[in-house]
Amino acid sequence: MSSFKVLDKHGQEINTVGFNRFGFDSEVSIEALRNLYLRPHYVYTSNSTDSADTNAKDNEATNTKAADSVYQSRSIYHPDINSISYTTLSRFPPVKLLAPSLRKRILVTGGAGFVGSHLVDRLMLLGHEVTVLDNFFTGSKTTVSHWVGHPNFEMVRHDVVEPFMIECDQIYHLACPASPPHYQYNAVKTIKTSFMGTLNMLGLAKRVKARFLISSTSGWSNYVLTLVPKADETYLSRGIRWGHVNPIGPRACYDEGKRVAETLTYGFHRQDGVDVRVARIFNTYGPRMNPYDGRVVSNFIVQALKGEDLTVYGDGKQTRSFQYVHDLIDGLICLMNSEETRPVNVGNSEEFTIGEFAELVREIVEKVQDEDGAKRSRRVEIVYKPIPTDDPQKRRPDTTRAKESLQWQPRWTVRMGLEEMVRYYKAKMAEGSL
Ligand SMILES: O=c1ccn([C@@H]2O[C@H](COP(=O)(O)OP(=O)(O)O[C@H]3OC[C@@H](O)[C@H](O)[C@H]3O)[C@@H](O)[C@H]2O)c(=O)[nH]1
Repeated sequence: MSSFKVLDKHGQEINTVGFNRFGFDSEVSIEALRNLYLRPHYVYTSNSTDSADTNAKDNEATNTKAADSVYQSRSIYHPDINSISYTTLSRFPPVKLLAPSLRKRILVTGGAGFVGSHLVDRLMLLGHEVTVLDNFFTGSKTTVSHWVGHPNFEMVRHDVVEPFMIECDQIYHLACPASPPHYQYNAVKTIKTSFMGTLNMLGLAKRVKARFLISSTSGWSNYVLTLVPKADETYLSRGIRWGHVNPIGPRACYDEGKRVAETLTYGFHRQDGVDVRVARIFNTYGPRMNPYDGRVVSNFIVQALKGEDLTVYGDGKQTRSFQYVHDLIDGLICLMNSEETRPVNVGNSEEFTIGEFAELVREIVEKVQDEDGAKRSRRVEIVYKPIPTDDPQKRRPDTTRAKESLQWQPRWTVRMGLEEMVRYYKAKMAEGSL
C-alpha cells in the first residue's frame, strides 16, 4: 500500500479524521481507515490450478503475508481459471475498547454502499456495535466484508421498504440509490424507498426511542441556484423554489422522494417527539464509489486511468462543488451527536465548472502515473457529449449553519481527495478488479 502525505488547505498534515465533540469521540487515524479501503482485494495470485500446489500457496499466503494483510480473508486469485478462493479472516482490525456506557448500538441502512461503508468503518474502529441493513441493489458486500464475523458487527440483507425491528440507540438512514443512472433505472422503486423506507425507519426510531438521522439531498438547489448564489438551508421555506421544480422530470423520483422523506421526518418529530437529524448532502466522492455508477468523479478518473477521453456533458460550464467522503462522515457523526434538529448542508463550497474539473482530474491522474513511473501512450482528450435532461446548471452549498452549529467544515482539499481516489482505482485496476 502506498503511503502519502495529505495536507489541508493551510498546508497542515492530516493524520487523523474526526474529533471529540458533543460527547462523542469520532477520531481515528487515516492509516487505520486506509488499511481497510486501500488494501489489495487479492492477497495472493496463484498461477497454478493444481490443488496440492494451491493448498501449499494458501498456507504460504496465510503465514508469510499475514503481517501486512491481516485484515482480510486470504483470498487467492487464480488467473488461469479466472477464479478466486476465499478463506475466513484470521484477525480483525483492532477496535477501541469502549466502556458499555459509551458503546452505542447503531443501525446503518445502506451500510454496504459508498457512504455507508465509510461510516461503518469509522463506527466499528471507534468500538460501537454496528448493524448494516442493505438490499445490495447498489451496495456491495465486499465494502464491509472485512467486518463479517466480528462480535460488534452484523450484516442483514433487507429492503427498507419492508418494516424491520431491532433495538438500537442511533439510526443512520442512508439507504437509497444516489447516482442519477441508478436512481432513474427504477424510478418507482426509488421514490418507494424514500417514502416507505423512511416511514419504516422513523417508525422504528419512534418505537425504540432511537435518534434518527436521514441523508437528504442537495438536489433541490437544482431549481434555485439560478436565483441565489449559494444554497443555504432556508430557501425552501422562503419559497424561492416555488415554480421552479420539475416534478415530472427524470430526476424527480430522487429529489421529490427526499423531499417527502424530510416532510415525514419532521412529522414524526413534531407529532411523536422523535429525535431527528437531517443532513443535506452535496456531491461527495471517494474510494469505494462504484467506478461505473455514472457520476462525474468516478467517470473521469476511470476514463483517464484507462487512457480514454474524458466525457464532459454539455458545454462544461455547469458547476458543482465536491467534498471528500471523510469530511462527510465527520459531518454526519457530528450532526448525529449534536443538538441541531434543523436541516444542515454538508458539503464543500469550493466550486468548479465541470470543464475545469475534467482538467484537474486529468492533471492529477498524470501526476500519480508519473510518480509511479507508469507510461502513457497519449494525453487523454476532453470530449463533449449531450447534457442530460434537467441537469442542474449550478450547485454550491452555503455551509454557515454547519460551521456555526456543529463547528464543522471540510478539511480535505479536492486535490488531496482526488489523489487518494486515483490511487484507489489504480490499485483496483492493477489487480484486475476494475
Ligand atoms: O461523465 C460525466 C458524468 C457527469 N457529468 C456532469 O457532471 C455533473 C455532475 O454529475 P453527477 O452525476 O456526478 O452528479 P449530479 O450533481 O448530477 O447528481 C447528484 O446530485 C444530487 C445528489 O443527491 C446525487 O447523489 C448526485 O448524483 C453534471 O453536470 C453531469 O452532467 C459529466 O460532464 N460527465
